[in-house]
Amino acid sequence: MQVLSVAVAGASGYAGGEILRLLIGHPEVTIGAVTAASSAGDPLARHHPHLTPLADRVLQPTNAETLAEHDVVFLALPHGASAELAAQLPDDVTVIDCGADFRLVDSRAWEEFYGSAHAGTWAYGMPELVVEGGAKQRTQLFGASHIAVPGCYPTASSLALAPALAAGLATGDVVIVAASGTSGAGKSLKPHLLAAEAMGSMSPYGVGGVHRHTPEIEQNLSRAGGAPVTVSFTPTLAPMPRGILATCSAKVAPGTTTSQVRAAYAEAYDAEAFVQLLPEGVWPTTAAVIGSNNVQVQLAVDERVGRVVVVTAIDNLTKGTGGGAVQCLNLARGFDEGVGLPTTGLAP
Ligand SMILES: NC(=O)C1=CN([C@@H]2O[C@H](COP(=O)(O)OP(=O)(O)OC[C@H]3O[C@@H](n4cnc5c(N)ncnc54)[C@H](OP(=O)(O)O)[C@@H]3O)[C@@H](O)[C@H]2O)C=CC1
Ligand SMILES: CC(=O)N[C@@H](CCC(=O)OP(=O)(O)O)C(=O)O
Repeated sequence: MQVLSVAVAGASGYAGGEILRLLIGHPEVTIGAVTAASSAGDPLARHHPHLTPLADRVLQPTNAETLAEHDVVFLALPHGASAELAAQLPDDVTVIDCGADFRLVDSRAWEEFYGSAHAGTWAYGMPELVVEGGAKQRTQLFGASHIAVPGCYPTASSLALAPALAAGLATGDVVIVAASGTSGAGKSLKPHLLAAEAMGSMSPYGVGGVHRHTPEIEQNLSRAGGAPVTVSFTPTLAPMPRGILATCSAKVAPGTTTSQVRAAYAEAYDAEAFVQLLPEGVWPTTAAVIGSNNVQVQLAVDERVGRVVVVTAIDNLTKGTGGGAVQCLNLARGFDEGVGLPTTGLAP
């Protein structure tokens, strides 16, 4: 098969750096342009000293002309920057966007949570998502030319609850509290990310249903269950560089047992390379997934209150962005889905 030429826009950022880390080990691609905005002209090594094989690369300015000569372009840019750039790329370029611009179907939800005009909707890049009828979202990604990579919290949260909703075991009343490492917020300077603020402390943010990932999670869970689902979502910031631990719960019908729910998850995920339903009694940890494209899952029914509690762990930069993006590339361009994607973490 022909080796593809791939460009990464936003290569000085965390998501761009993670895509490059994975592409270095991908046998089907060569890495072409690596571009940035204010950092254009810098050596890539100044931003990503860990990417040794690319140490001699220099960041180019981000523009359509530079990107257009590639087979595949990854966009790892702030929200709102993707649409204009993508519109200038030739139709035969596969575009994989890590930003939110093209994830939502509902324009009103976009306008409410992002406060700008909606750019449109692309194929949604969460292959393992169970959708109504038991099919997987993967089928929409084979040969797709434009893909919207999910947000990191929606990946951890949607894969946590979709099988229970799709199987009719969870009946709604969804509550999600998720902790993220600070790299989830990107590289740009923000006061709450100063070491003195973030180290040694956990803090909530986006409380009260205002976080912009809420409609994305609702979109996914509504598709899984085949009926509208509303979600109470609260993110928290944890003093670690990478990782998300999502604790997700929903009401279940009286009499529902843990083993019934486990059976539905085994059916949904046993054949998935990157989603692991852990052995009973073993709970996900962020340490165990760091650097891997894995989603660890464990669950229990709290029979006293009639709720199923599902906990997932991901690396926000791998499965939550860069790994998810490379998995989408593999599906879109006909490679084995797992090429270039690690399935072992780095713990301890
Ligand atoms: N971090 C994460 O865990 C996740 C991130 N994402 C998404 O991925 C995208 C990138 O995030 P992340 O890497 O964390 O962010 P960073 O802030 O770390 O990086 C942003 C990148 O975009 C470049 N950039 C900034 N402004 C512009 C602009 N106006 N036009 C073109 N390029 C620009 C920056 O270049 P320069 O350095 O030169 O300014 C940098 O390369 C975002 O949409 C984010 O929401 C999605 C899921 C998880
Ligand atoms: C810790 C932290 O700040 N996380 C980010 C989520 C980043 C993400 O998933 O990306 P998108 O912005 O592409 O949706 C946040 O809550 O805004």
